[in-house]
Amino acid sequence: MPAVSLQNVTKVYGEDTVALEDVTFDIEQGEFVVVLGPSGAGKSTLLRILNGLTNPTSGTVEINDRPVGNAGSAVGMVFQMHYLIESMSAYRNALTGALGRTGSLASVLTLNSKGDKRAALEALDTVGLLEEAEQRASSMSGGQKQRVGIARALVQDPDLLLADEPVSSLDPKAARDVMGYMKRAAEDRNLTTLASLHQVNIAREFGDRFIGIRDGEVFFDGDRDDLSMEIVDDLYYGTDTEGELASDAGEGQPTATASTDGGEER
Ligand SMILES: Nc1ncnc2c1ncn2[C@@H]1O[C@H](COP(=O)(O)OP(=O)(O)OP(=O)(O)O)[C@@H](O)[C@H]1O
Repeated sequence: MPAVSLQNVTKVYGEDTVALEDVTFDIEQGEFVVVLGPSGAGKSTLLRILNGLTNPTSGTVEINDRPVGNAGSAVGMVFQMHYLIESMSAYRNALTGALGRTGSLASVLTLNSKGDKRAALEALDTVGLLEEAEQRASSMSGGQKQRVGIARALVQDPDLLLADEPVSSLDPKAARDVMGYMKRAAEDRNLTTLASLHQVNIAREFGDRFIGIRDGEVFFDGDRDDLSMEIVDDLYYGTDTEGELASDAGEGQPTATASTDGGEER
């Protein structure tokens, strides 16, 4: 059975904004999938559907054979902005990943089980921050904060790890660092991972499989060898449809943009 299965998923916002249209794919256990596509293609919507924040208008989404949102299937999330509690240590922040199990912030601060505490330390070790466990988040670099964000997601012991543009706000070196730790964490734990990225060169370096979304549809699904620069140009610049911006193709990498800030269902 696949770890993740989407069948004919369509998402329409409001009357007629089709964010995803008839999206179908499976992800096997332990696959590290990168989602690529231009701004507004539907990447964030796809991730929001996978973590249960948004319901598809039609179609089915299953994680380990269970509908998304069903008790028992945990989805860990790494955000573009890390959303750490700045005044707390890396360790305390990682421990908040256990919230889903313990129920309240108070219990995280006082009553965590030994298992949760061990999980937080192990997760910090996985992202190379065990020595910094007691350091306040506010005094950490952007890359370190993002690694704490990954540790926090790992503490959830998720069936699926989702990362929504996790390195968009980092410089290329820090971005590679963070992606390296995320990849290693996924490999160590055989954790199925789906990350949306804007930086194609970084995506190529770390992804095992690439799903390109354009205009809400799956435009490409394949491995590194299949992901030619021509396909990347078509994906971002649409050379094979309307032809707009076709002459710009190849002049540079698509760059990071802020996520579409849809207020609904967040
Ligand atoms: N909450 C919402 N309400 C209405 N329309 C929305 C909402 N969220 C997204 N959309 C629309 O759905 C489409 C897909 O948006 P989405 O944010 O999923 O794209 P994206 O590929 O993640 O873009 P970006 O790379 O800029 O974050 C866009 O047309 C967007 O305007």
